[in-house]
Amino acid sequence: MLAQEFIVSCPGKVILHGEHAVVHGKVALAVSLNLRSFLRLRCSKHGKVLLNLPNLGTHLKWEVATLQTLKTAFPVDAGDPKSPSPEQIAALKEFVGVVNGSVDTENLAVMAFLYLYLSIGAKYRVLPSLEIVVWSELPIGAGLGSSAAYNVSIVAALLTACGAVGFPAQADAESARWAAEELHLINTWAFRGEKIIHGNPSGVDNAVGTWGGALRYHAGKITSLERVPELRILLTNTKVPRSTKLLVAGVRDKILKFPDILNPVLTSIDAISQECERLLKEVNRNPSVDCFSVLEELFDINQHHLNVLGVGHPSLDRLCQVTASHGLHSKLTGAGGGGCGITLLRPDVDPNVVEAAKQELKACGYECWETCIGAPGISLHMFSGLKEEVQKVFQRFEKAEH
Ligand SMILES: Nc1ncnc2c1ncn2[C@@H]1O[C@H](COP(=O)(O)OP(=O)(O)O)[C@@H](O)[C@H]1O
Ligand SMILES: C[C@@](O)(CCOP(=O)(O)O)CC(=O)O
Ligand SMILES: [Mg+2]
Repeated sequence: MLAQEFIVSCPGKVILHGEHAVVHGKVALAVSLNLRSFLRLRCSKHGKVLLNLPNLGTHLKWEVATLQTLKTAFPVDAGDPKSPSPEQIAALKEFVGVVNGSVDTENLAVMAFLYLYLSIGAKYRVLPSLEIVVWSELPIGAGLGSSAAYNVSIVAALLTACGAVGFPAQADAESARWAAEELHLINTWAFRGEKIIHGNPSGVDNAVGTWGGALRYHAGKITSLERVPELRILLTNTKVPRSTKLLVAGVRDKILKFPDILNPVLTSIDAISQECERLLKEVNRNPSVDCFSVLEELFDINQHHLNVLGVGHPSLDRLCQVTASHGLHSKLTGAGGGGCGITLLRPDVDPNVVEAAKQELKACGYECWETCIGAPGISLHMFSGLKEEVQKVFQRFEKAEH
């Protein structure tokens, strides 16, 4: 055990183009958000594991010895499994009390945590006694990659606690990042955690959470996009709940049912991502190029494609109609089925237009905010470097059991 107490944070993400198609090997373009998940880890000597998830109102405690009863599913000599095995998932479901049917929000989060704690523990031969609090500014289950931010944070914290990655030297007083090969290890484990929550993730969300910035993701290959030019985005949360796992499974079923109809749609989404990437590069080279009309058209076309894939929702149709009535163009982001949409804002857009659109969206019961994109990926923080709101969340857990 190296560090005794530390805080990590991980950004959420917005997918500009390529959600769902990326699960089927197509290109996605994604950027990190200025909304983050925060995790505090404290090592202790009380022989227990405490997991506090204030966003869900979940507060759990296990004896390490009780968790060790799962060791048949998580043997220490298992090597480096690439995926949670069916036996591990069955053991975790039984442990958290899922009998049949789908796993709810809380159990998914608990199973992902236990999977990572036990697998990393088996690999590095240590099951530490610790207290973990994870709190997020991101809406949970709304398409902004909260599951990836959760998994990346847990992995970075556990790998640091057991010494598998170093304690990053403080680049400045407030935050620090791990070395590239350590980030690679964090991303690899986080992808496995995403498999518990998403079923069949592409890996784009955990890649953005790990590295931050703007990324092109294609079949596991991650390329950093050059600085994304002047891209202003309005984010709108319809607040309609949905599950990424079910939506991803629904798209897979549809593709299997109508391969000749849906595969061309995936190919077209791929072409949209590539055209968008080309335009962004062009604007980077020559900022006077006006690419916004085409970017807007690409949003419209992709939104139609996502409806064809079956991941639209009346709330998202409404969002698109409202913004279109103000001359703005939107699409869903993430898994769809509700959750969030993004609206492209031209650099020269009239602020009154944006304000009017926001008011009308709010009148629909939606929440919206303008975002900054390209935030740093997983980072380590000093408590004093955190903003007050986040400090307060952690202070609520000061008197946790010892
Ligand atoms: N801060 C958090 N606390 C607890 N669970 C979380 C947190 N963030 C994400 N999760 C888990 O991630 C799931 C949501 O993931 P998902 O359906 O992929 O949506 P998204 O990633 O778009 O938010 C939740 O059901 C929960 O299990
Ligand atoms: C639909 C998908 O492309 C993105 C899902 O993002 P989110 O969980 O809805 O934030 C799935 C994936 O890439 O794993
Ligand atoms: Mg997710």
